[in-house]
Amino acid sequence: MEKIRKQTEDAVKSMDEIRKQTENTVKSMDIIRKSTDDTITDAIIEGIDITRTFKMGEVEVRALRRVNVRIRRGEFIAIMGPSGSGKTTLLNQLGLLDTPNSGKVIIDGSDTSRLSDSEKGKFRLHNLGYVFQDYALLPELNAMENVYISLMMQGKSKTECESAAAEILAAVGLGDRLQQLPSKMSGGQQQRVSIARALAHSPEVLFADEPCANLDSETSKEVLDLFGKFNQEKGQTIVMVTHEEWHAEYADRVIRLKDGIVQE
Ligand SMILES: Nc1ncnc2c1ncn2[C@@H]1O[C@H](COP(=O)(O)OP(=O)(O)OP(=O)(O)O)[C@@H](O)[C@H]1O
Repeated sequence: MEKIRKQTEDAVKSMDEIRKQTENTVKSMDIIRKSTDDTITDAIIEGIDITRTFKMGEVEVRALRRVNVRIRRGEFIAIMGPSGSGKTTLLNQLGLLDTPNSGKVIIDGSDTSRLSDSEKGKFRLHNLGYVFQDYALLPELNAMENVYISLMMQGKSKTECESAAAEILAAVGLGDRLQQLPSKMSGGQQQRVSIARALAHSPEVLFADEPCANLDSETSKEVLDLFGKFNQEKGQTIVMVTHEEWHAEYADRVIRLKDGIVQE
């Protein structure tokens, strides 16, 4: 009888042990699942093994060499590096303005390498925004019309275009300059119109290639303050190429390139 009681006690102990181990395994699996969920939902852009080579006659320029980058939703990223290191080439791949020789770009879970050229065009129009160093405004259109026209191309109604354009121009501090032509504006004001145009449709990601290259440091600060405001207040994801170290202070993280390879 005593022996049976002991065996039963041992069996219960082993079952307790098994139950404990099972609980621990379930906990570990929960942790793994959670971190997998985080990595999947967190990344807005992933560049996987991106290689971009340009041919100049007989010469091959390897602008990007198997670059891997991952940008989280709401991050403000600065892409930095010496001249010719591949900054613009990387921005153009991530922003779907160019196609890599190999590798792919995933945006918000969509593998963009599967899109046709026209699908890519639509994706850019609806989901992405761009700011360039030369502003790229239409000179014959005023501030309001420059923003309005890009919203119109997205198929929005006249009323929607008008109210969204006025609202975003006010948000960049140009509410009193809606009718002004680019030629009558300072460089900083023109760049603010181009930022308004890029952000009017609330893009998933704003790409900016040397947005302050033609601006003095005070005006550059105003433009960067604006980026900081949209990033912090609206959670706008921003990917910006710059060669100025002080610009990178606005960013959460720097992707540093050298000879087409990510350094850090
Ligand atoms: N369309 C092109 N045709 C040929 N070569 C190109 C082309 N675009 C870029 N390259 C070359 O690829 C390399 C990377 O260029 P990229 O413009 O990306 O560098 P960057 O870091 O942005 O330079 P910078 O700071 O001077 O603007 C350079 O050697 C450049 O000459």
